[in-house]
Amino acid sequence: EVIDAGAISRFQQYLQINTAHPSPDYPSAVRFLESVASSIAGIRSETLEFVPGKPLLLLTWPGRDPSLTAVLLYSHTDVVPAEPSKWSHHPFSAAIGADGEIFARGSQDMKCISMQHLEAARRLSAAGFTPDRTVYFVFAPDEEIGGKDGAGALAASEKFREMRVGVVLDEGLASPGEEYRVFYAERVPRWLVIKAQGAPGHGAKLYDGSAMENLMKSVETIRRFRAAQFDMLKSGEKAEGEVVSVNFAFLKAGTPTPTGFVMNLQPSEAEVGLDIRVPPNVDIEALERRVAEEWAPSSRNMTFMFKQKASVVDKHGKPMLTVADSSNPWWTLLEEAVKKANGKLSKPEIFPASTDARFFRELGLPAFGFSPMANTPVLLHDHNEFLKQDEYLKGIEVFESIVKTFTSYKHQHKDDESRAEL
Ligand code: MET
Ligand SMILES: [Zn+2]
Ligand SMILES: [Zn+2]
Repeated sequence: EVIDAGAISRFQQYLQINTAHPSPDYPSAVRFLESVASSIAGIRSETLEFVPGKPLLLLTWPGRDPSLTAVLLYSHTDVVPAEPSKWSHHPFSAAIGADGEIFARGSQDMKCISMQHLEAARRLSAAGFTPDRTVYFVFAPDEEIGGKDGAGALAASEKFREMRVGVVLDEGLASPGEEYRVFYAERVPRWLVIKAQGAPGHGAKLYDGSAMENLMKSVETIRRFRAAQFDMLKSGEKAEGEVVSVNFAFLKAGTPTPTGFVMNLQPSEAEVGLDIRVPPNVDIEALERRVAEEWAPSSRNMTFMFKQKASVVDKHGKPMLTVADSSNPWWTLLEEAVKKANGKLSKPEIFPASTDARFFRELGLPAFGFSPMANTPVLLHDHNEFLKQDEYLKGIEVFESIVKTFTSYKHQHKDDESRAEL
């Protein structure tokens, strides 16, 4: 089998750019992607900076028929931090392992997709292909810290309205099996900080109403809720995207000293941070009432604040679900394109975490989460994140097929009409 060494090496180069939070090297990432794009005939490039220091690269591959809506191939450029000492290879080395694994932070989430988009365009363009529909490639910052300054700003812009996007492809997840996973919706993120206050006191004294005691009561209640949700997942009754996940992100309390904490003083304040993800069909207002009444009751001297509170419904007030059956032509086209590339899609799912696709679904646009990584363990945000070379290369072929199939679709349909009046 002939390996496209150029494609592998470009992927490695991109992975070697450290775009991890809290200080992602966006300038280098954009410069690199731009230079790759500049070698692809027919593609125009521009950098948009909705927020200073957070550049978004927009590539345009103009279609023959400007009356047709455009296809948006979307990816984010930032990655989550990694702890080098806990990796077998340095997370920004993109070292190749014995079985052809490319080890790097971002190899699955989601620098692979960014480069596969570009490589697919490179191959199609070199073969003389010109799309009928315009194809946009967006490489956006900020996804891992909320997306407001990246996809959020783009989706809210006049520029985006002018782009007349008709369908969006964003990230999915790796799949350990043969079939590619695909996502038509996602859980809504609710990041919650609960704060307890209480009387301070001597560490030897037993009394009611300390901040710690108030907080730990909540922690117990939250843990019971978490366990009940987790049980439905463990029993197989529900899928990961169908239960509410609640995880403890941090606990903060105590009176610090240079060597640790004061041990014989009960603190007057204590906090817990929670990462909560809510399926689109769950009554989120009921959950918010539960927070106010049971998890952070003011009667127990507690307050709470949502640090991330994404929208639950789209601009028409409808739940943010993209139709994933034959009534949505984009779904049919996606199935067809993947099949043509000798791949198979598994049953469409609700994405268990969150992606920037929500900013586009919020506008009422159809958006699918799809990362062509079969036979691959799910390692996003984990140690030793990797993608094998052959899976990466197969993914390029899948995107070639998608670009051809999507852009050759000539009909305007309901989505396009509703898009036009935005
Ligand atoms: N993609 C990241 C996550 O799902 C950040 C989303 S912003 C709520 O955790
Ligand atoms: Zn991602
Ligand atoms: Zn991520």
